[in-house]
Amino acid sequence: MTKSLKGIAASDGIATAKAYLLVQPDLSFSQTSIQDPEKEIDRLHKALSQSNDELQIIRDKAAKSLGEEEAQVFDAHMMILADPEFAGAIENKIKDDKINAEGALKSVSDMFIATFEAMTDNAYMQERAADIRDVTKRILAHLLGRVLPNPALIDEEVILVAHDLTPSDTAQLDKNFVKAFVTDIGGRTAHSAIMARSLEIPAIVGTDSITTSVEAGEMVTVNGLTGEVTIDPSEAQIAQAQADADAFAKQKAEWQLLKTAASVTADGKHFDVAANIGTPKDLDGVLANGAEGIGLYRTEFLYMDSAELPTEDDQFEAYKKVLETMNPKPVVVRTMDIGGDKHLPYLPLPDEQNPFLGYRAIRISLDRQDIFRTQLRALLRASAFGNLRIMFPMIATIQEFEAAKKVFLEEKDNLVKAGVKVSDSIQLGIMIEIPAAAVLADQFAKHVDFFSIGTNDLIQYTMAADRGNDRVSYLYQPYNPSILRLIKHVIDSAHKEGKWAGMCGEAAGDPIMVPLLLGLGLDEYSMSATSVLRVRSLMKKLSTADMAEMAEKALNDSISNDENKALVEKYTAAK
Ligand SMILES: C=C(OP(=O)(O)O)C(=O)O
Ligand SMILES: [Mg+2]
Repeated sequence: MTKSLKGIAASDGIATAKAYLLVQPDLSFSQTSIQDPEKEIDRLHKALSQSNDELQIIRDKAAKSLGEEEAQVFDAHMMILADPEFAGAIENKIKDDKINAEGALKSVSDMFIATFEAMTDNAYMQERAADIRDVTKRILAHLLGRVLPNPALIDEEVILVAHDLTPSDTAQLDKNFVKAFVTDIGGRTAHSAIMARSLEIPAIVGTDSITTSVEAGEMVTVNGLTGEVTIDPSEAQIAQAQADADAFAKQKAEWQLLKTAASVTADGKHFDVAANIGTPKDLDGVLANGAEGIGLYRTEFLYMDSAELPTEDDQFEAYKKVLETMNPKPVVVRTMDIGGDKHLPYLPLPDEQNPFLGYRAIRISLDRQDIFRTQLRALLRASAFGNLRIMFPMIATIQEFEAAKKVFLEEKDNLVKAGVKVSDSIQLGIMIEIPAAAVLADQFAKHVDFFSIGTNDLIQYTMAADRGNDRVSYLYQPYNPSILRLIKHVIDSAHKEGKWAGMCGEAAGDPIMVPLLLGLGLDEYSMSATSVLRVRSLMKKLSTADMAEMAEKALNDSISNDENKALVEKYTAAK
């Protein structure tokens, strides 16, 4: 029977296909005493061999779609399966303690994980703990006769349905098969939603109950423009979805005509419309959409895509590729922003009550200077190949910026002394995403070369509303006068010191926010590459004088997010 659900529209586009449920099965079990150890050992070997067969398929697929290097993590998993010490220890546990294979597996794997995690001075061995955890899950699923879902094994067109998707799940999606995804939880600015937009996969998040509303294999229609999901749609609904998809494609074709145009308002003012990227692979989308630079390169994905800390040379190659491709257009590279919802399996972080308020981004970089210096050296070496700007994430105090700058200058000095060619005109800026930095922007502006406002975090910290939590998404209010006043203060403070202010949070590509930002005088707008042409088309229709008048009202007369949304709609209605 046809059912409808409404969620948060997270990535544009419309698709209809069968549901693929990416839902983790229940892997709970009881440890029981057994009489016949040989029978349990047989079960164990069968599960080991099934796991190996499955990993072989996943590995081959990963090598094809993601590359040989990414596939190597699965080699590590297969090596654990083949390790006689691991299997032998489980066999002995079964024999000695007379317990079932599940219990023995868990106890041996817990022991290995604890041993590896305790090797705090050996990052390589610490990484193995994550591998053992993964492999154990797979063996356990086979012992229990459960199927672990695996997006890498999808070989037909599907709508992926999940409770939530991590950024690394999203990175692995093959857009030839995954036509859209829908999740129970999440927000528009969570990283999986941001990545969906750069991959151009329609997405709806925060439906609350998609995983319990749809059966595997049922047809689903997803409208990423409106946030509507239809389960088991009628023929007429499928036809309507197709018509909507055609209209959207036509609209995109019109925007495409602006690909080589500059971003100019109706009164002839030019603004930079740039793109956000996560990896050099995203450059295709940047070029296809005619962005005027990269306003945010989220380098943490380089770390997340790798099975271990990327070397200086690996990083140098990635940065050089981006800088050379974009040259002479500017590229703002943000140093590693790990923590919050972005994890590295090989860099175990302490469990924290509030990871978004915890050990992350520049806080890790200043603490783990070995990692930070490697990244800065790679960036400095790459600076000779293009127009590099470096930006530090999650800066809360001027002291943090000065400490980061000092490390940068030391590494620069070392390289220059060693005869390495580095650019002398690298601008150093900061993300403004913590309210403390926004409030103190007038002081910060004396120290930095530029600001880039990270509204994704700035809104969540100002409103105290988790950006990924749909229960509080009503408080996630980009147009709230409190947010607009902070943004205005940041822009004015930059201009007073002759610096520039940009925005790389998702609000920079939001059609309601852009008119307000034009009115506030923001210089640079950086967004998912897929939003660039829409924003360019919008700017063409607006005059900065009108928008300044409107922004004045939004800052001083309106008292709510909704009032400001209505105000922008009124001012831009005829456009
Ligand atoms: C651009 C931002 O950074 P991220 O989304 O990576 O946290 C932001 O916070 O707005
Ligand atoms: Mg941020």
